[in-house]
Amino acid sequence: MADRETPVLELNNLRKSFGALKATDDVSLTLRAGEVHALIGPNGAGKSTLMAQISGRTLPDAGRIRFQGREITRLNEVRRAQLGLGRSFQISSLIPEYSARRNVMLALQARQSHSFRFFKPTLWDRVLIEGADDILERVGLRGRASVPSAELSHGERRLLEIAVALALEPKCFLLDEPMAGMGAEGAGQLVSFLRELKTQAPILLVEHDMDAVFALADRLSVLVYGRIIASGSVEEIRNDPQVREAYLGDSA
Ligand SMILES: Nc1ncnc2c1ncn2[C@@H]1O[C@H](COP(=O)(O)OP(=O)(O)OP(=O)(O)O)[C@@H](O)[C@H]1O
Repeated sequence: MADRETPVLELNNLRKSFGALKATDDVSLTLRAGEVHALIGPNGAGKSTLMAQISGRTLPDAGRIRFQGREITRLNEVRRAQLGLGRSFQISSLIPEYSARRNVMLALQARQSHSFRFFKPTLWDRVLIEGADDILERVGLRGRASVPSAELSHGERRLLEIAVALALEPKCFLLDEPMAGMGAEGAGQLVSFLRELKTQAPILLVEHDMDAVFALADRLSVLVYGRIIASGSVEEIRNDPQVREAYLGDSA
């Protein structure tokens, strides 16, 4: 079992090629309790491929992944999710015709069905409804609980995806571009929310919105052509000449 010193997530020398293309080239990084570790880099740098290897959607060619001190390199995606590895938000898991509340209830049910199987169905429903509404309240969607997810705005759907992830109580969140399409106000709210969320479980964040990254990240790793060219604090990364040249340019 992991203690405070053990990284929640640890990648060692991961490699993944597509033909001659090295999409992940000897990548090592850690995610520690309480932090947001942002992964940034230009289009095609290999960020999604790396996230896919962590979630279990893709298997690496070489290297090792440990989660809470346990080797998970060859486990499938479902098994990793059961261990508490939060899924990526780019794959939408929402059921469009179901209300926001029902989508969260499904996730709660998936997690709790074992412990609550002796409950009467009516009581079981109440537990699920109250649990779902509490989570919707946390993400600011309580007032939209009865709206089918297909009728929510884009920003609201992203928040609902986070609510679904929260319901699964992961031990670590893998967030793939959560700010995409959010608009300035929505992005600001999401930044505040993620700041609170990281105290519940650390976040590995792939994000192109540099304002959000600089506001949130405790550490950053910069990926270019499948390799990590720099890792460090926001300050260190912003001042790194190699990073400025390869990626940040004027936005630093
Ligand atoms: N299944 C695949 N087969 C072949 N090549 C792939 C496959 N998946 C990704 N690639 C290639 O691997 C490289 C890394 O892609 P990836 O999508 O991981 O980058 P990214 O950093 O996530 O990009 P973006 O910021 O645009 O999402 C790219 O050159 C891409 O074309």
